[in-house]
Amino acid sequence: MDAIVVENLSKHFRKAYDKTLKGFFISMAKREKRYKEFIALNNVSFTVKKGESYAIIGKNGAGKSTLFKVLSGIIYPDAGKVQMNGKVAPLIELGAGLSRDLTGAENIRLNCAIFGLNKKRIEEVYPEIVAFSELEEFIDTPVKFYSSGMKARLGFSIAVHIDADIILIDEVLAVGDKDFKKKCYAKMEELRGSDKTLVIVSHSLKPLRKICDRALILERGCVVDVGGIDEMIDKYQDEKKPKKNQKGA
Ligand SMILES: Nc1ncnc2c1ncn2[C@@H]1O[C@H](COP(=O)(O)OP(=O)(O)OP(=O)(O)O)[C@@H](O)[C@H]1O
Repeated sequence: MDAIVVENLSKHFRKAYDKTLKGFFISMAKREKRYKEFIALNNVSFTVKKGESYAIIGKNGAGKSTLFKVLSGIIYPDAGKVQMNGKVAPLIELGAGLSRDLTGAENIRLNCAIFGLNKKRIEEVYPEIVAFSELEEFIDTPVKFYSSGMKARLGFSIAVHIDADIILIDEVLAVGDKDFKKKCYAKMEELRGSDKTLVIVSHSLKPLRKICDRALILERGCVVDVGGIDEMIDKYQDEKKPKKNQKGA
């Protein structure tokens, strides 16, 4: 069964040439367009099977975060179809989904409730979330006083404990400390063997080899290839290597 089905997805943005007031009046006077159309996702199609761990890899600006935002319903595509078969826990921006003025404890309970967990289930997972995040000391502190690493800890712990069917993780571990990252990677490896579906965006390719089954390479908004994780990482790394000058070689 497919957990995620994406068909012919496209998304464009408008990029302003000149955002200054002066630029605005000049382009008005010249009757010029003040923006150019930019295609962030171009006819993207792929499927992720239930229980699969799937990586999206690509250079900066390839469209990975835009794709995740569409998958989690934060932004709408211009064209195409997205089918998410199950409850989705998106961990796509540091601090997103956390209320700054609420404490860590309040945020855990609020997120669990929003996600549809009942009171009994919340009380069951609450200590697991706190223990995994290792934030016991700061759990009654408002999140606005958390460091980025602490927000990543809380966000990750909530996402993997709230009984989601599909977990989307976008590079949020980049800010975590080494030990916590290791622990998160181990947790994701554990999820690989479960019926949860994991989709992860990361520039740290080494851990992906252990965590993921398959990968999709995205380049300038287009799907370049989809295949087994090792094959795709090798291919991506090969393409990133500077090509030797053929002349005189
Ligand atoms: N709201 C927006 N308005 C205009 N352009 C945008 C917007 N969001 C993203 N873009 C552009 O779309 C392109 C893809 O961005 P995206 O953040 O999806 O890339 P990415 O692959 O996640 O990059 P990175 O690895 O650096 O995080 C970029 O050129 C970006 O500037």
